[in-house]
Parts: sequence; structure tokens; C-alpha cells
Amino acid sequence: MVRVTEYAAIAASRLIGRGDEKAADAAAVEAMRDALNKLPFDGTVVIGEGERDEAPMLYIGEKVGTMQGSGPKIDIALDPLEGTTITAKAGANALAVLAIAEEGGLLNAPDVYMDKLAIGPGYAPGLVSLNRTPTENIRALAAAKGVEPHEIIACVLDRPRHEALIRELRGLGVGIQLIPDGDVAGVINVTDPDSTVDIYMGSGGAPEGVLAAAALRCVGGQIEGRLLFRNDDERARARRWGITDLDRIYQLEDLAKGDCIFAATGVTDGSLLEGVRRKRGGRITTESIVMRASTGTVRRVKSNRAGDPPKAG
Ligand SMILES: O=P(O)(O)OC[C@H]1O[C@](O)(COP(=O)(O)O)[C@@H](O)[C@@H]1O
Ligand SMILES: [Mn+2]
Repeated sequence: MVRVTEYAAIAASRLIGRGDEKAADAAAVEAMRDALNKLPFDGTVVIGEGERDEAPMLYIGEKVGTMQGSGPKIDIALDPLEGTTITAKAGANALAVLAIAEEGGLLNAPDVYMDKLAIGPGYAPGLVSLNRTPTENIRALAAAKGVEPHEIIACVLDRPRHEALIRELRGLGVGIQLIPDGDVAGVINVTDPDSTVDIYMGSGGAPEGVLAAAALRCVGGQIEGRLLFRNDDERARARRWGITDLDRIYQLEDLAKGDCIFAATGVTDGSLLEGVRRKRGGRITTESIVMRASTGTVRRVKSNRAGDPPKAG
């Protein structure tokens, strides 16, 4: 799995700071697909680049792996380049991300927005909830931490749609880390005991919500998600994936269950991982993280290779 995210990250790294989101994404997608197709399993993409008619590669439902029909059936959620704009602008926290689970282990989330709420490990279950207001959640979290609400730090995507949320948090004196993109890293960051961020709030991509949940299954922490629909087309999309209760609040295990594995490689430097480095003499170094839900083992993997991975062919 680390080889898969490494391939994607290395391919995308050539496009860091080149101002071309599409090219960076395409490079990551192609490389990730090549690497997935070398693995001995019967894989199905359940969270991918989009629906079949809109994504030529790694679309939802695409079969990958060398053992179709005979090998272990694995469901895959992927985001070959999480942070396309970050990469184009050479910002922080772009990742190549992959999660796998046994068949049926990952929510088949449509590509719509998801309201997300996440906190780190060690708190009572249900301490915060999307059923409550941001103010109630901040107060509950502060009380559990034994601090005042103004000592809490929240991570929020910097978007106009979060104006009311940000105003409410500012009213409480909460410190807000506004991130330009990359809420997979944003959510994972709240679970890191070394990070100062206590809570993740606001909406981002639903696929990214499932990927972040897979990571939280491994490192602990709580997340809730609720799909947000902007129009009937998005609602129809969700129904096509078998989602009947459109207002449902998903808990961690609804998003990712069973023995899932999460892997990510840094594309650009970030809170979680160092980015791809191209050294003199053509060597390339990467840093990755791979973790497993059933054991809670977290591995960090540094690679140092002679050059770019071979292209498929
Ligand atoms: O940019 P929007 O529409 O607010 O969507 C937010 C989503 O986009 C991202 O910031 C980046 O996603 P990409 O993989 O498309 O670059 C995610 O981390 C986040 O969930
Ligand atoms: Mn993404």
C-alpha cells in the first residue's frame, strides 16, 4: 500500500508549484492506478475520482489488482492527490491517500459535501455531536479538557460557507486554524497528541470524510459526518449509492468498519508528513504513514530510491 501512495506522490511532485491542478491530479491518478494494478488482490474502487462517465481512471466501481475473481475481495477508497490546489501552489499538507477494507467496510459516499466534526482520542463517546450547536460542542470539549472555551483551538476550512461558524467560534474566543485545503490532514491532525488543535469543524468533501475516518479507526478519536446536498441531482446520486436516509449522522464505524488500513505519502511538507524530495544525483526520498485499525499499529516509512518509479507498460 505504501508503494501505491509513494508512486502517486512522486508523480505529483513533478507538478508542485507549477500552477496546474489538473496535470498534478492526472499524474497522481495514473501512477496510483499503475501501482494498484500490480497488487495481488481483487480490488474495487468504492471512493475514487468520480463516477464512470466523468472519470477516465479510478472511477467508482473500477476493478483493480491482478487477481480479479480469485483473490481477496478488497474495497478501496482513494484520493491520489488530496490537495490539488495546494500542490499547484506549493503549499503545505498535500497527500496521496489510500484506505482499504474488507468488502463493504467503507461507506460508498457520493461526491458531495459532508459536515464533519472530529476530536482526538480520550474523550467520552458522544461528547460532541452534529446534533448540537458549535457553541455547545466547544463548551463540552472545554469542560472535558478542564479549560475555558477561549483556550480551545479549532481547525476549519477557509471558505465563505463557514462564515457563520467562524463568527460563532470567534464569539467564544476560540482559536481558529484556517486551512486553505486538505481536510484529511486537518482531521488527522486533531488526533495527534503533539498538535495544539483540539477539534475539526465544518464541511468538506464526503470522500475525504471516509478517508479521514479510516485513519481515525487506526489512531483513535471521534468523527461524525452528515452528507450535505445542494440540489436534487446530488440527492439522486446518493440514492443511487443506496443511501435512503439523507439526513443521517454517520458515526466513525458507519464510515469505516472492520480491519481497515490507511496509507498516505506526503507530496508537499505538512503537519503529518514530509513531502517528496528530489535530491542531487536524481535520488528521491518520501515519507509515508501506514496504519491498521485492528491492531492500532502506526508505521512511518521513509524511502530513498534511485529515481522515478518505472512507468506501467
Ligand atoms: O474546496 P471545497 O469545494 O471547499 O472542498 C473541500 C475539499 O477539497 C479539499 O480541500 C481538496 O480536495 P482535492 O483533492 O480536490 O484537491 C479537501 O481536503 C476538502 O475536503
Ligand atoms: Mn481530495
